Amino acid sequence: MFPRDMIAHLGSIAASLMFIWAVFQQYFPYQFRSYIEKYSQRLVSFVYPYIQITFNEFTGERLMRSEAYSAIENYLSSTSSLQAKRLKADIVKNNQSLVLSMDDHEEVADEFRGVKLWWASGKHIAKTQSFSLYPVTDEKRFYKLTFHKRHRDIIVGPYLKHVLKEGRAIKVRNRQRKLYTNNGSMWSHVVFEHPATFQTLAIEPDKKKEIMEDLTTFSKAEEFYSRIGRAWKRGYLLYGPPGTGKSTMIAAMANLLGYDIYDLELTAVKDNTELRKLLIETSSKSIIVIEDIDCSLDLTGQRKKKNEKEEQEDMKDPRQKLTKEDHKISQVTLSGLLNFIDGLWSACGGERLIVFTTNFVEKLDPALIRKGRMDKHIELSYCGFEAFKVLAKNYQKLESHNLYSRIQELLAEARMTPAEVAEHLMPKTASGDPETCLESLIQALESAKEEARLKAEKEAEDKELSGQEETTEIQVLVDKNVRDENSVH
Ligand SMILES: Nc1ncnc2c1ncn2[C@@H]1O[C@H](COP(=O)(O)OP(=O)(O)OP(=O)(O)O)[C@@H](O)[C@H]1O
Repeated sequence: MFPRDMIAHLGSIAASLMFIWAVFQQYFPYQFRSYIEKYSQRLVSFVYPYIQITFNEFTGERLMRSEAYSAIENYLSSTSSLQAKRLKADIVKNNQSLVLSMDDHEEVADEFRGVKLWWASGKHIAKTQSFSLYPVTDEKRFYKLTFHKRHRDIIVGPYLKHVLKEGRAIKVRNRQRKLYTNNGSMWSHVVFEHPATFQTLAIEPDKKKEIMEDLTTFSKAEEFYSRIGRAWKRGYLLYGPPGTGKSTMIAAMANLLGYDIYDLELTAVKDNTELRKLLIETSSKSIIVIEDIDCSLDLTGQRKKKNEKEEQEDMKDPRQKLTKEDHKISQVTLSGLLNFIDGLWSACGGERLIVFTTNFVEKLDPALIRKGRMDKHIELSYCGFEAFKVLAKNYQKLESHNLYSRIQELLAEARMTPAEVAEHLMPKTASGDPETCLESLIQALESAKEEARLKAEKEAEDKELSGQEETTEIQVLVDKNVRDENSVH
């Protein structure tokens, strides 16, 4: 048959079918029609061995965007970019990366534990009822999953769980992360774009490895925490002198795990109720940070006494009362803070890290930092040789130098924070000669060493002097006692 005849033939078949369908719709009663449709579907499903699941973009009465749909969209992004012919592109992470997803009416195949299945994207278009010169169309997108019915258990169970988990993880990796700060009981945020990583962090390699392993183990331990019946959270206490990298480490932690940061300013929190409200509003996959915890809260309970005393003073002088009311004082207590760490709501819906930093660990109440609350205590200290090598590599791209041995000797004797060392390694000119920087560091280390020597000498002198004074005082007392005894006899 000629192609032209064939097309004509097909056309007449289609026309006859449409005619039959029109007659069927018009003359058959509604109940009879639905009866036929029902049984024809059963017949098709009996003959057709595949199962289809549809995931609509919007669900519920309020038509919220379905979490499953967006997880599937993310999950399919890599498969789609390899298989689909028509793709949609979206920009994420502050215009820095591109995410591809398949366009409407595309199909891609996937495989799970040897089972093959297919994902198709589609959309329903419905015209809105309201009259308008520019009719608005309502597009409802969906994904349709097709698989053989003998694989029902594996697909409905483990496969879909895997898709949702992977999809959510991709979403977390692609999202723009945020740095939240509280102004009173309200969080406000900016985009978090700190470049610190564990690679650029100058600490001893073993310590670095241990912390990174601890963090990644925690982030993957959802099942473990639920099995042992503990909230999925972990407390870190970072302590050490100023400029040793406590804040930098928090940024590196957030970058490693892809978490948001909630920088909690305790002094701006009015009371325990406000603290609880702030915490409930934090999201999963976040680090809640309280910097300089010793300065944020009077952990010895003296605050209450101080406030009472202040109130009495206010009564005496009403002018002072005005200024005190203007400047609100936080009433967050140690027990409030412990509730914050242990409370049921501290781990609502997902993982959280709680990080405290302090320059004076000895000032903290042991109850606050006991294991189980602050699970890991990390000391960040003065710059050692290994930490220096990381800084030299970061700042000057140096792997080694003949001045290194001198620097190693000096670092063992002089105390200098990584922040100070970094300052010397910072290129001062565009050409940035590394040798000049290293020499400047050596000079600074020599001065620091000399200062430390003089200080130690002075301390020893003072000690000796106070020792001598003590001996003289004791001698005077002994002489006096002897005199007294003699006078009695
Ligand atoms: N261990 C480190 N590794 C890399 N850079 C560091 C390190 N320590 C300090 N720095 C550098 O010094 C600067 C100050 O460090 P950072 O603010 O992290 O110190 P800190 O211990 O939090 O200080 P503070 O107690 O005063 O808040 C940072 O900008 C960082 O570049």
